Amino acid sequence: MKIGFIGAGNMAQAIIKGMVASGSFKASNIFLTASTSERAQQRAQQLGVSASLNNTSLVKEVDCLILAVKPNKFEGVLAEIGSVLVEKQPIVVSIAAGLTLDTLANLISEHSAQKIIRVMPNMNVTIRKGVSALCSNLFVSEDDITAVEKIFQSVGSTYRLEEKDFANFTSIAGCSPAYTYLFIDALSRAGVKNGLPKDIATKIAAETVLGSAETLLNVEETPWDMIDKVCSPGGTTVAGLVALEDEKFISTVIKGLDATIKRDSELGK
Ligand SMILES: NC(=O)C1=CN([C@@H]2O[C@H](COP(=O)(O)OP(=O)(O)OC[C@H]3O[C@@H](n4cnc5c(N)ncnc54)[C@H](OP(=O)(O)O)[C@@H]3O)[C@@H](O)[C@H]2O)C=CC1
Ligand SMILES: O=C(O)[C@@H]1CCC=N1
Repeated sequence: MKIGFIGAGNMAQAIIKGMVASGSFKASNIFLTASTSERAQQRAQQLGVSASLNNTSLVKEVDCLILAVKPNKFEGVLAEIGSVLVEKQPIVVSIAAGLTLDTLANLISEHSAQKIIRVMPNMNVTIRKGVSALCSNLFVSEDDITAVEKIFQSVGSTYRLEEKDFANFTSIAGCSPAYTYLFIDALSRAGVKNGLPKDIATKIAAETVLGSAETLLNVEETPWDMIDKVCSPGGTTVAGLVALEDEKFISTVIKGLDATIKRDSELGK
């Protein structure tokens, strides 16, 4: 299967690197474009794949088209390639936040039976530890979605979800690497406040977050069970936990994620 990426930024580059590194996809079957043909050539050369002349010729070349531009570029790009898409009928995959299957179909053509799959990956595809969700419209067959699932399984784990759950998934998987970095940075700053150099404090914090997540995935217990295991009676951890909850740590995090869900629905309008 020939796979094309419109957009060669952070996400497309991470996915392409992971696909090639997995050994399941040939670089010679991967094509891309960017905002200019010079940029596309440069990115393609770095990744060892091919640059197409422009978006229209890329669509003509591929069986699966991955739209990896920012959500505000979709209208322009789909207007540009709409008629070629209707003619060629590749599987169209969008990784944009917010844009629904119906919105995407309408941007392509009012009356097309275009196969469209929405995927929400996260930045951890860079190290092939991404978590991606997929949903599709009624024109997509089981073989089509399995083929696209393979792409994202080459860069991490995948979940098939109903579209109604996509904004929720986007908040806890698509966006949360940023919130996790914020938490790591906060731990590290506390370390600096109390006397450690920043680079060492950041490494200690990141290794601890990684190990805590790996531990949780390897036990039957819930996060709360694990919290109780770290809190010695009358000890240091429970003192910190109570102070964090005094500042409403849990509801603050939930408010942050609710804001992403609200923004997701605004992007879809
Ligand atoms: N970043 C993240 O963590 C995640 C992002 N997403 C989604 O992925 C999508 C891409 O995000 P991200 O990779 O971060 O964005 P980037 O800004 O890094 O990349 C966007 C790419 O689109 C290219 N581009 C812009 N206009 C055109 C055009 N008309 N034709 C072809 N290419 C064009 C840009 O070209 P140039 O390089 O020349 O500027 C760039 O390569 C977004 O829709 C976002 O919602 C989903 C999950 C996670
Ligand atoms: O900020 C965004 O809109 C994208 C979607 C998920 C992560 N980044």
